[in-house]
Amino acid sequence: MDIKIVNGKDGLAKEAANYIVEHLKKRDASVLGLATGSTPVGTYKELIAMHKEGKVSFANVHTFNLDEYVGLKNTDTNSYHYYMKELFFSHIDVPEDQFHLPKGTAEDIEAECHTYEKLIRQTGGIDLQLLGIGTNGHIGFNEPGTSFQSRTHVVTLDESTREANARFFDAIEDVPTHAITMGIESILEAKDILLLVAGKEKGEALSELLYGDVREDIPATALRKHPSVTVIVDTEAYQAAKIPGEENLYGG
Ligand SMILES: O=P(O)(O)OC[C@H]1O[C@](O)(CO)[C@@H](O)[C@@H]1O
Repeated sequence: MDIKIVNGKDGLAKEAANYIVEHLKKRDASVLGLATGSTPVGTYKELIAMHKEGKVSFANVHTFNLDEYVGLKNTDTNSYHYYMKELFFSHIDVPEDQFHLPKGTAEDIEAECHTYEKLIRQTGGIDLQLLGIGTNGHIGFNEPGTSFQSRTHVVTLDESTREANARFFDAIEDVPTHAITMGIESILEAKDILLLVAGKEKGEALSELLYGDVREDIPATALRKHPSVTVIVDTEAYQAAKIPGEENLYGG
C-alpha cells in the first residue's frame, strides 16, 4: 500500500486529480470506478479544471459509480446520479452512454445488481477505482460485517451512516434506509485502487486500515489484500490515526 500525505483539501484534490490524469494518459481508453461523498468533490473540480485547460479528455473513458440510494429518482438532488451529473459529468466530455450508476429506482433491485455487475464485466472491468471511506470503515456502502466475497448487492444502511449523510438531507427521516453498492469482491477486482481519506473524523478508520487486523467488521481492511492500493491522506486524518498500543504521536 502506497501512502501519500498531503496538506488540506486542496492538496488532496490536486494529488488525486493528477494521479487520475496520469493513469488516463497511459491508456487510449480506461474504465474508472467513481465514488461520491464529500471527499472526492475537490478532485472532481480539479479534473474539470484540467479538462478545461486541455490537459485531459474523458471521451474514451467509461465510468461506474460504486453506489446509489434505493428509492431516489435520478433527478432527486440527493441521488448520486444527480451528484455525479452536477459535480462532474456535465462539465466534461464523457459521452452520456459511457457513465453508469446503479439504478436505485429499478423495479427489480436484485436484477439491477446482476445487470450492473454484468455491464462492468462486459466493459472490461475497472482499471482504476476511486474510493472514500466511512467513519465506520465502510467502502462504497459496504457496512461493517459485509462479506469480503460480496458482489453488487442491496444493503441496509447503518444508523451511523444515515446520521453522517443526514447533512445533505432536510431531515434524517429523509435519508434512505437502503442502497445498492458494488460489493467488496467487486471493488477488489479493480486493477488499481485510489483511496482518499480526509479529516480527523476518519482517523480511527484510517488507523484500522493501516494497522488493524484484516476483518469484515472493518470493510476497508479488505484493501490490504489488494496488490495495488494508493492512499492519499490529509495531515488531519493522518495525525488522528493512532497506532494501536501506542500513544498518539500527535497527542490526539
Ligand atoms: O466522503 P464522505 O462524505 O466522508 O463519505 C465517505 C464515504 O461515505 C459514502 O458517501 C457513503 O456513505 C461513500 O460513498 C464515501 O466513500
